[in-house]
Amino acid sequence: MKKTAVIVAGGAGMRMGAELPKQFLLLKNKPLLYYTIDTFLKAYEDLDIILVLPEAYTDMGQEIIDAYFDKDRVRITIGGATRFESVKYGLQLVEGEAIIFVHDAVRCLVSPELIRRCYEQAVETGSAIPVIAASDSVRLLTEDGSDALDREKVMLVQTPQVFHSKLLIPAFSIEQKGKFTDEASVVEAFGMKVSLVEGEKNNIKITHPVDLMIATQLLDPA
Ligand SMILES: Nc1ccn([C@@H]2O[C@H](COP(=O)(O)OP(=O)(O)OP(=O)(O)O)[C@@H](O)[C@H]2O)c(=O)n1
Ligand SMILES: C[C@](O)(CO)[C@H](O)COP(=O)(O)O
Repeated sequence: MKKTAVIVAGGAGMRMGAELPKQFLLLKNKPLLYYTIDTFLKAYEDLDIILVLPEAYTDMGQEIIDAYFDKDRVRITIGGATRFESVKYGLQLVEGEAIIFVHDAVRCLVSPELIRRCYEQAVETGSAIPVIAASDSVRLLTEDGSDALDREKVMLVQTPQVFHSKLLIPAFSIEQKGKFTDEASVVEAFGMKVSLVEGEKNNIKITHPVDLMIATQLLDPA
């Protein structure tokens, strides 16, 4: 089955508080985005990438592609004001039937094993959403305080979120109500079920400055 990864790198990185959007920050002398693209291209030789970038940073993105990758395998498009819009614009470039991986550019430690595990399950069931168990206790905020939740019943959600195009493309015709924080919730709001797959603890999302320090260590523990 054709494989297309929509790698969303259209955000501003406000929580990181750096001058550049965090996807362009350096990790071991290479932009964070480099690692994400490299892992996807190596996971499958027949996979192509749609890279979604902020309008002001398409040249910077193109320079990374030109410097490191086969430019025939990576197409660039411009993102929107929200992650949902950025994914939607990326999906507009998907051609024909495919298994589509939607991945946060800033989860740059994703492994080829996770990409392949998600692909295999999506071929079988139509979708694959990687999740990991919570290791902290979890509470739900209520009007008058908070309630403890059974953490065995809570999972933390990662990307790549992987779907058959027949499921994902129609789901993204839905009107954005409130905030969709991931693709699984868009597909569910459209009335479809999703299936979960084991994620990876190292597949962290670089969100705050401390995450960059953790990623540096994980990349090269020496
Ligand atoms: N309008 C947006 C917002 C986010 N993203 C992407 O979605 C991923 C996860 O989002 P997040 O970590 O929230 O990134 P930012 O929106 O950049 O960060 P912040 O919320 O701190 O501004 C990132 O790869 C980000 O570039 C995107 O493509 N388009
Ligand atoms: C898609 C995601 O990474 C799953 O955990 C997450 O929801 C993205 O959230 P963000 O607020 O856009 O960082």
